[in-house]
Amino acid sequence: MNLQRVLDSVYESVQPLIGSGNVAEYIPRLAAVNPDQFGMTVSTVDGERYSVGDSSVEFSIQSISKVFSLALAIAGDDEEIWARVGREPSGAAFNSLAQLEYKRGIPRNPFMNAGALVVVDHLISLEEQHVPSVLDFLRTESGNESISIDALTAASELSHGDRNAATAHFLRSYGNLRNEVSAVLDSYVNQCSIAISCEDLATAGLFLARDGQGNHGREWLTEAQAKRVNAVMLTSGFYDAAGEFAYRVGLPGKSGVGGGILAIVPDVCSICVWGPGLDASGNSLIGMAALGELTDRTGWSIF
Ligand SMILES: NC(=O)CC[C@H](N)C(=O)O
Repeated sequence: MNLQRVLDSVYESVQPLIGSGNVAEYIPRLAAVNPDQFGMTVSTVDGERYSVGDSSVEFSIQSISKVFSLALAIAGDDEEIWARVGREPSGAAFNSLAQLEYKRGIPRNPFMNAGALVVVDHLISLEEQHVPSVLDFLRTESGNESISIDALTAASELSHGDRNAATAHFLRSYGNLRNEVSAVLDSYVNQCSIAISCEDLATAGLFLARDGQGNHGREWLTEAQAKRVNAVMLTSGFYDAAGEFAYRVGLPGKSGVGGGILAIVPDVCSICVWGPGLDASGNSLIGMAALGELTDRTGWSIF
């Protein structure tokens, strides 16, 4: 299979969708991103890399960062985090608070904002500052030492962060947040504000296609742990559109409101696609379409 040719044809077929959807408006800095961009990279477990479009342009990682923080939490201790966060799909929006009350402060999964805040709280209890560990993970695996936080995005989200602040206070009222709300929010928002390209993110995600093994031999996760992170991505990586993503793409994946999606083909490759326009569930509209086309053409699916 000539992967470059496949990517070129996927690019051609999604061209009409470039610019479709709505950029995330609740974070003003993201609302200012030019919507007419699209990039895609496939990084294979053998070290090959294929790209199309704006694959070297940096975008805001947003919720895709939750995959890396979950991996760090699980690597430290498999069980501890699961006493505080569920691993069931939510069927609800990423920032929903509805289930948190009747679940008595236990978020449904680590990828909705409530769950991700608990993961961040867990990590900062372990090492005070967890964002440097997430950055180190991304830099080591992508080989790009210059990956960093976009301070303007972080400030923009922090000053419009009432929903996440409410979520954090609610969690704390149930005793499921151990650190100060402001410290957790600050860390969470900085983690979400990392700027990264499709090329670097696809390459950094390869550890999940390689049973937890990084690109330079480091074992970030055991095989069993990597299987579990992939499982949670499959069931909960797209909020109330997890079923839609499984139906159209058939892979573990994680989206972010910056318009990126990371998808994993176990033992084969890691894929990153980016287009800033979002659908009603907050997932990249063109990204979903491109991944659907790609997996149809390659037969890549876990099903
Ligand atoms: N789905 C997302 O990417 C949401 C992340 C964003 N930082 C938020 O908390 O709202």
